[in-house]
Amino acid sequence: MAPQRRGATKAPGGSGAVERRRPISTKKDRAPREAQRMWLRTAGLGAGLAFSVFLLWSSLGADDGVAEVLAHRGEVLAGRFIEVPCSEDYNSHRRFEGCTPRKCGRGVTDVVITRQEAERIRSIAEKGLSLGGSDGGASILDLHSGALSVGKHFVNLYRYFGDKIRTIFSEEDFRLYRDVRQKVQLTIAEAFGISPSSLHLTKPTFFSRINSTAARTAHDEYWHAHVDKVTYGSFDYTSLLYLSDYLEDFGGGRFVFMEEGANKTVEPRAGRVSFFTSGSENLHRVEKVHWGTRYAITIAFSCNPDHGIADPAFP
Ligand SMILES: O=C(O)CCC(=O)C(=O)O
Ligand SMILES: [Fe+2]
Repeated sequence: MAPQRRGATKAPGGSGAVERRRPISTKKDRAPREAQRMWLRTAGLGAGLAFSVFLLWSSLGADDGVAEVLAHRGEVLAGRFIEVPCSEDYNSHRRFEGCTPRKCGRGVTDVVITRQEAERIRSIAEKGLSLGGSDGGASILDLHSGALSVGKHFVNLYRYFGDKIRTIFSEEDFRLYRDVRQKVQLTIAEAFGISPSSLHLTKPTFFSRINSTAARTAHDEYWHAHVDKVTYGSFDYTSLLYLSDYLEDFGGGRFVFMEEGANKTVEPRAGRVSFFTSGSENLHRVEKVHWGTRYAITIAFSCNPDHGIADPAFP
């Protein structure tokens, strides 16, 4: 089509064929061709726009390989539990009958911790993390050990501030942590049919604050797929309490259970508790945060009393 058009317009006058073609370019008959060109231009623009929107969408919220949402940010779940077959990871550790997972799975609940409690616990994270913060996008505050991200390193908050730490945190803050930990412990025990007293809070237990600043050290690279039992050793049951809302406070940052062909996401929501057995049956990752700030707290339990720690407290 294009060569023909070129031939018709470039051909000099003289031959009958050309003479006969010439009138095709008259004003009257040019109209449909103009319309066609306009249509093509519009379609091209439309396609370009759609592609740009797709690029923006994929950079702001979506991620690769996500198939199903286990918990939407907007829903209030009274409790959703999905059982998955246990991996063999637990066999290479000492077993504690009545606690070491025989039933594995993952659950989400929005009714164990209120949004008001989440707000109060988030303010503990905010004041603690305001004293430091990583140069990269991911900062942690561990109230048990006192570890706080500062620049490219960690400092011990309790050693650094000494007695002044009492002007930063209050007894009430630690009481709140303990209440939340207790409620989460009961929830996990009930979901997996084990005694709450067989579970021992284990380390690390930490607040995380994630934003879209580029990573500066390996500690900032929170988005890698991992197995908590491998990463943290002592974990048998992991829980995450979310302290901010997906798509309101931040974009990206969804939690993803990785499964062949059908990843499952948990969209963070303030007060939402997500919990799961810590073995490779629950391989997971966190999507990169693209905007805003995401707060969460990791609270995990071990079946091994030797790995148990006391609730965080003033030193
Ligand atoms: O913050 C999250 O959603 C998950 C964090 C996590 O995977 C971890 O602390 O091991
Ligand atoms: Fe994890």
